[in-house]
Amino acid sequence: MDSLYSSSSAIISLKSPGSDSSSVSRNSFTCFSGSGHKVGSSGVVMDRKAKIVEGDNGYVLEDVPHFSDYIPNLPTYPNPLQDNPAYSVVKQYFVNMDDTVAQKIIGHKNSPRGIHFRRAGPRQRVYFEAEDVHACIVTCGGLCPGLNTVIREIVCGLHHMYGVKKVSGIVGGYKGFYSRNIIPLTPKSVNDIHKRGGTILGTSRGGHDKSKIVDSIKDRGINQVYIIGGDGTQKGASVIYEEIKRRGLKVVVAGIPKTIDNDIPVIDKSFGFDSAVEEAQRAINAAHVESESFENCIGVVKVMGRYSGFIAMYATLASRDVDCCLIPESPFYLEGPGGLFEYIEKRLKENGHMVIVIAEGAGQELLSESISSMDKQDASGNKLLQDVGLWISQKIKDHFSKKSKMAINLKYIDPTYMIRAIPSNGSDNVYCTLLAQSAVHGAMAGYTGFIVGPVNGRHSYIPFHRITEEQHQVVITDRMWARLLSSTHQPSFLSTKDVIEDKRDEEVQQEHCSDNNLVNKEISYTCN
Ligand SMILES: Nc1ncnc2c1ncn2[C@@H]1O[C@H](COP(=O)(O)OP(=O)(O)OP(=O)(O)O)[C@@H](O)[C@H]1O
Ligand SMILES: O=P(O)(O)OC[C@H]1O[C@](O)(CO)[C@@H](O)[C@@H]1O
Ligand SMILES: [Mg+2]
Repeated sequence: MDSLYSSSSAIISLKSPGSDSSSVSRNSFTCFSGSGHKVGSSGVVMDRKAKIVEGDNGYVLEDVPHFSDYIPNLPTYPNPLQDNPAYSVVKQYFVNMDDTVAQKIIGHKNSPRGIHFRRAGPRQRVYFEAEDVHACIVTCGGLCPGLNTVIREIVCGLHHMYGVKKVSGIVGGYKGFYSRNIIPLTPKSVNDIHKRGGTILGTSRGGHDKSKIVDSIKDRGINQVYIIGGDGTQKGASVIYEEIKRRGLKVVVAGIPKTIDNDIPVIDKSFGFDSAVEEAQRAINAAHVESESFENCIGVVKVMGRYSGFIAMYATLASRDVDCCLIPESPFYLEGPGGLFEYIEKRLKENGHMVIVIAEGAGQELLSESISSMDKQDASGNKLLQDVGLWISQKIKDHFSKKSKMAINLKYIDPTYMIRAIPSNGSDNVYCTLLAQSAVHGAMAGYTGFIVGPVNGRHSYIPFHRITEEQHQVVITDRMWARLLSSTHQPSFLSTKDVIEDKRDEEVQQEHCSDNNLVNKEISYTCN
């Protein structure tokens, strides 16, 4: 606990309200004071999405909403943690109101201080009395190791730290708000759920009906909503927050980002990711053992990663048995010089076996060339992908049986749901606890419309729009991908493909030129 909330170089204090910070208007419609809670003074500017505080030397705080932004004169209460014997030993347990966390911690002498987020943690004063709180928890989207741990720690955190007794579970995702009965959650009922995979509440895709959900929240007297889910879920949470604010309700909406794909931006890493990478090792090991045992054998492992190949990349880096890792961010091609088939042939000749790890979203453009595109979506509107693992396995088999004289063996392993359905490992459990507790502290302090997550190791409150507007992806020009390329020795595909494409473009242009010269010599092209 100490390290979570203790000060560090990445945490910087805001200038006090009404200080000389410059006030910049970006589509602004409401101004708040430097503390972010009082309407009317300069220093903080809120546009339709962002609540921005600007300070000296390029300091920017991307703040999160607070009840007092839209409900005036709310009473506050001393934080009951001040009397909690477990926490009384902690020096400076309460977070300074103005502590913020820097998004970028590498700077230069003259570089601006840049974007900051509000530091998560317990505040001296809270906006709820324990007996008035009715909290609820919902899980949406796909499964992820650690969901149950987050549920457990929200229930226990509310109960043990703030004395909150009334916590309900929403069953089956967003649609559960209006189509199912809620279930009571107590420290006793959630006591050992962290040892189980999945979510005890159930989950779903689709079914986000803003009005019905907010009606249900209001009718049930719920005033803290904890929403655990991925990018789609947090978009839905943001819509719920806006509707709650429009209706002027004193209801917190707090998001806990969940994605096994690790595709949420801004935060360091999403929970369950480490567990998933660890579990993926088991499949890769199996592929390695199989491939080593047969002549010219290729082990192919497909892992999750719709748009981001983090699981594939980290599992590959961790394993050291992988010869080729294919991810959505790095286009590849099969035939010709520098292509995958050429590399496989070379590797088999050198080593007699090889392991390929492929993320489910890799090579989708190649698949749609050879299989007519289904263009189907799931209930949330996510594109349903074709099975790249089966496709690539078939392509490799076809190539070696028809075009190459080399006889090969191929073992295809698809551990997709096995990786996702496990309980979280030890380090993810601790991480889930910190996420849950940070969310509880933020809610009790009256912050709303935020997601919680570590930024450079410090837990922070981040506005929804920062994580719903972009996607975290592997940057193939970064060092991590270079490390992978140097560990697998696979081709980078990119450069050769570019060369081929450039060549093709040149040829087309040449053809174009000569055709036109023949047909109509009056039209002049630049043919270099
Ligand atoms: N733009 C949106 N507005 C409102 N609700 C949304 C939006 N996008 C998704 N949702 C809702 O959020 C829930 C979860 O979305 P989705 O199925 O895309 O999973 P996710 O949260 O992105 O998690 P995963 O990482 O498993 O994909 C669904 O109930 C869906 O209806
Ligand atoms: O089969 P489901 O449950 O829709 O989930 C599959 C999707 O979930 C994810 O793991 C994201 O949670 C994606 O990688 C994957 O495409
Ligand atoms: Mg998603």
